[in-house]
Amino acid sequence: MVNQDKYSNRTIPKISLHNFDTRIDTITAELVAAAETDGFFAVVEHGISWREISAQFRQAERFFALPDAVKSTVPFSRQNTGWEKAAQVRPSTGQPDQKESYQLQYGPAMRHAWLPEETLPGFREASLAFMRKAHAVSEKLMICLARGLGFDDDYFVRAHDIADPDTQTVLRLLHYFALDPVARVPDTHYRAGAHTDWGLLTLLFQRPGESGLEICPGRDVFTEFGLGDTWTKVEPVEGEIICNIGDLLMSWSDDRFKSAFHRVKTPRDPAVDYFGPRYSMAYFNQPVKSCQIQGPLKKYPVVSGAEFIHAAIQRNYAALEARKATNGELASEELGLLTTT
Ligand SMILES: O=C(O)CCC(=O)C(=O)O
Ligand SMILES: [Fe+2]
Repeated sequence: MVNQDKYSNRTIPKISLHNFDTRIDTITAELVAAAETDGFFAVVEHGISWREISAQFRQAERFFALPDAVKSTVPFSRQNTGWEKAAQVRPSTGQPDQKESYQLQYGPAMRHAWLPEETLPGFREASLAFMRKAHAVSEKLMICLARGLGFDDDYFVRAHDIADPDTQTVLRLLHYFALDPVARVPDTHYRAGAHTDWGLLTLLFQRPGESGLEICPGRDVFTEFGLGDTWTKVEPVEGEIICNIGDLLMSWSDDRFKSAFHRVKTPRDPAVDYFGPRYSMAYFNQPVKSCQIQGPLKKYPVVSGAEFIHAAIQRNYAALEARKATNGELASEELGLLTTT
């Protein structure tokens, strides 16, 4: 399976948010076209400077450089916040991703998930400020996506209100461990196995050179988890935000906008792959628990934000249970591990 991947050089649409108010119709048309086809696009001239993005990457590095004993005081929880290490089993691989991640939210879900200020001075304030900047970009995209579907401009913005105490939106800091280019990497090693995201829209921040992200757009996917299909490498470019449609927007648009499979490939070929540590940051726009979700054509029954996220968790657990039943490889404790975004 590992060495049978097919590749194609698909071009990722690049959308500028420059002069947003005057160019909103053009931007909407570009976004809708990208959402209806690949479900992936790059956003440029979005208003967050490279300096600001780099500064938040440095905050992530500060956090991950702490001893595990300190990070484990803010463990991942069912609030979808906190730190995990090599603990997220993807249904597509049945293996834990070889990474660590720390999930941050705005509201009460973070009650036990922030480290004390003295442990990491300035981290909380800087991270929240960065999250608000990512949210401002998200809101512009949400206005266009709502327009494209014939909803009121503020329809998705209201459903993703970060001032609501029941906000579920997440900034996930990620760190994939460096690998030795000389040693053989086991076939069971995955940086991030193929998956789609659950939420409305994900904004992904990457650093140039730290490659590995690959996409497999939904309309090309014929197998359940995108395995064996055609992948496209997404090379990180300074300042570009890579956005992908999540499952929530796919159902909320009656399947018009496509949620795309993606993964972070494990480096295997020293001639072309990047074996160093990879840091990335994913901003997952998730609905407030109380909002009501249904597309304009009412293809699917109404569900609340809370029900939607709960169902997504259950689906992943069911896939893991099925894998365990067929090959018996997963220890029962693993089923209690993460099946997050
Ligand atoms: O690290 C990346 O580039 C991708 C992360 C991702 O897809 C996820 O955490 O959902
Ligand atoms: Fe993802």
